[in-house]
Amino acid sequence: MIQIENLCKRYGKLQVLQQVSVTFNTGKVVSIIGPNGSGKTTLSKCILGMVLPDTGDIKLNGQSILKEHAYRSQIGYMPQIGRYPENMKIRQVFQMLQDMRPSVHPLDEDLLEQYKLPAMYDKHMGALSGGTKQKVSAALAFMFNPDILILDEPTAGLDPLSAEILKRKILLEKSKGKLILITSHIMSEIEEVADEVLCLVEGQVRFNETIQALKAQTQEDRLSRAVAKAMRLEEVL
Ligand SMILES: Nc1ncnc2c1ncn2[C@@H]1O[C@H](COP(=O)(O)OP(=O)(O)OP(=O)(O)O)[C@@H](O)[C@H]1O
Repeated sequence: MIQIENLCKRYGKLQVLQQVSVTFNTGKVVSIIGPNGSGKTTLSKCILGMVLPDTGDIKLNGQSILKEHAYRSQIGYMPQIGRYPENMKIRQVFQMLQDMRPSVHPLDEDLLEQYKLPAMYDKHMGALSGGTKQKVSAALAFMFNPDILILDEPTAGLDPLSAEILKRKILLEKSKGKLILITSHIMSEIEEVADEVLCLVEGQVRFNETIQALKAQTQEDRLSRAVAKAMRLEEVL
């Protein structure tokens, strides 16, 4: 379980997160949505310890993670754009990360195999297409069997079959009791995999609901319309 309490972050004059308080429970897929620049990635990076909040707290299973490092091994992260040393081969990237985490056995090589990455092991990262780089990022995020996954626009750039493989993997890991946070703009995809939607607007929580509750409250069957209504945009539809 992750508890976020009154989280605030500013970059210069820009208040990116404002008093964000939210709880994420295990065994759930939560989609973090909101307009571009609303603070979704910043919130994810605060949980990952990549960005230090100005005030507020983040607790993982009751323990504050601020100024902690060890907890990071419990989180798998798939960034929006994976950056890897261009001259390293796929094989070397996987080997390097496995060498850094020798205690994890067995490794989860499910996505590695489904994406047929071993057949491309000798390709250099700098020579990969955007989608193949995404597959490497996805395989790495799940590989060390983390309890929590943070996936930033995970299917952007993936072909439909590869996106389907990833969605099935997300649901499989959820069924094992993992907590999965997904940043996405694709409502149909969110509807397929998520249980709950957290909506940020200008760094503040606009709503945080189960998909079912959101649809019931807005009296809309489609998530895209329910979200638009909940964001008070229904007049422009
Ligand atoms: N390191 C940084 N320094 C200065 N400003 C930053 C930094 N990182 C993010 N920002 C700003 O903070 C705001 C929120 O950015 P963030 O990446 O969290 O948004 P987002 O909701 O993930 O957006 P998107 O949907 O476009 O991915 C943006 O205005 C962005 O320009």
